[in-house]
Amino acid sequence: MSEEQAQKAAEELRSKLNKWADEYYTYDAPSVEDSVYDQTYQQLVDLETHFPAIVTPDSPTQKVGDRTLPGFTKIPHEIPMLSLGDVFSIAELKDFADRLTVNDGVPFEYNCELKIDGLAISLRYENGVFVQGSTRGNGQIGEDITRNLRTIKSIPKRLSRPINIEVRGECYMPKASFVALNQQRQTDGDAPFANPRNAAAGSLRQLDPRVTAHRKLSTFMYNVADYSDLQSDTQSGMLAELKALGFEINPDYRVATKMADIDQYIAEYTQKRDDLAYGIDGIVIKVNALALQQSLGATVKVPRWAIAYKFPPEEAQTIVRDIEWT
Ligand SMILES: NC(=O)c1c(N)nc(OC2CCCC2)nc1O[C@@H]1CCC[C@@H]1O
Repeated sequence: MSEEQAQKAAEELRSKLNKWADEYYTYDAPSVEDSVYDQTYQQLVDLETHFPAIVTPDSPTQKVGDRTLPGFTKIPHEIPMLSLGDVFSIAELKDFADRLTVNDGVPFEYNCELKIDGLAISLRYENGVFVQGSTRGNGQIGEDITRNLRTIKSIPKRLSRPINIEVRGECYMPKASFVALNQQRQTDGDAPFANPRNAAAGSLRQLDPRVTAHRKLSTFMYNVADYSDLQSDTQSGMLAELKALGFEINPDYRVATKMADIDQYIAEYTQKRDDLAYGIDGIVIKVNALALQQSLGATVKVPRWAIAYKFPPEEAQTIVRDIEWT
C-alpha cells in the first residue's frame, strides 16, 4: 500500500470512528457494537504506525476525553439516567429472573415493554409546565435541547396536573418520516441517514430548532426520575398515570407473572416488529412493583430490576477486513 492509499484509508476510518463516537458519547445511540468500534480504531492505529506521515492532529487516535457537542449547554442529571443490561437469549433472560433475590417467596410480577430504538431524553416540569429537556449524554451529564424538544408535538407543554416531575423516555423518528426524510436528502444531495435512530439523533443535535421542527420526531415516555409525586406503585400503573398527565406512552406494554408470559410477549413482537410504525431493537422486562425496583436498586450504569432482551441484529455488521499490506 502506498502512503497516498494509506492516507485515503485512514480518512475513511476516521470519519467512521468520529460518527460512531458522536452517536455513542452524545446520543447513546451507537449504530455499531463496541467491538466493531474497537477493531476499526485499532486498524487506524496500525495504519498510522506504518505511515507516521499520515497522522492528523484531529485523528481519533490523537484526542481523548469528552465529546459532548459544542453549542449545547451541559445539564447534570441529579438522578442519573441509567442504561440497560442486555441479554440475547431466553435462557439468559431466565438467568436474570432467577438471579433476582426471591421476594419473600412471592413470585415477581414483571412489566414487558417494547424497546424503542431512539435516544433517551429527560423532560422536567415545574407546576405542570415544561421547563427543560435534555439528552441522556453519558448518564450523568446531558445536553440542554429544550428548544428542539419544544417543537415536538407529542411532548406536552403543560400537564393535566400542576406537579413537579422529571420524566424520561425515548425520542424516535417513525419509519415513514425516516423514509421521507432520506428521499428529501437524496433530492437535496445530502447523505442519507443510516437508520431512524441516527436520524432522530441528528435531528435533535440541530442548533436551529426550526430544522428539528420539520423532522417529525415523536416520543414514548417510560420512567420518572423520582416516583414521589406519583400515585401508582407499579411500573404498569406509572405508564397509565404518565398517559393521564398528557405524555405519549407506548400502548403495547403487558404485565407478566411468569416466564411463559414473557416468552409469549417476545415471540409476538418478534413477529410484529416489521409492521410497527417505529423501530424497536428488543424488549425491556422490568420488575413491576416500584418498591421492589427501589429495593433492588442499580449498579453505576444499569438497574438490577430491568433487562433488555435484544433481537438478533438484522444484518451482521460488516467489519472492515484487514487492510492488504503491500
Ligand atoms: N428504549 C426503551 O424503550 C426503554 C424502555 N422502554 N425502558 C427503559 O427503562 C429505563 C429506566 C431505567 C433504566 C432503563 N429504558 C429504555 O431505553 C434505555 C434508556 C437508555 C438506554 C436505553 O435506550
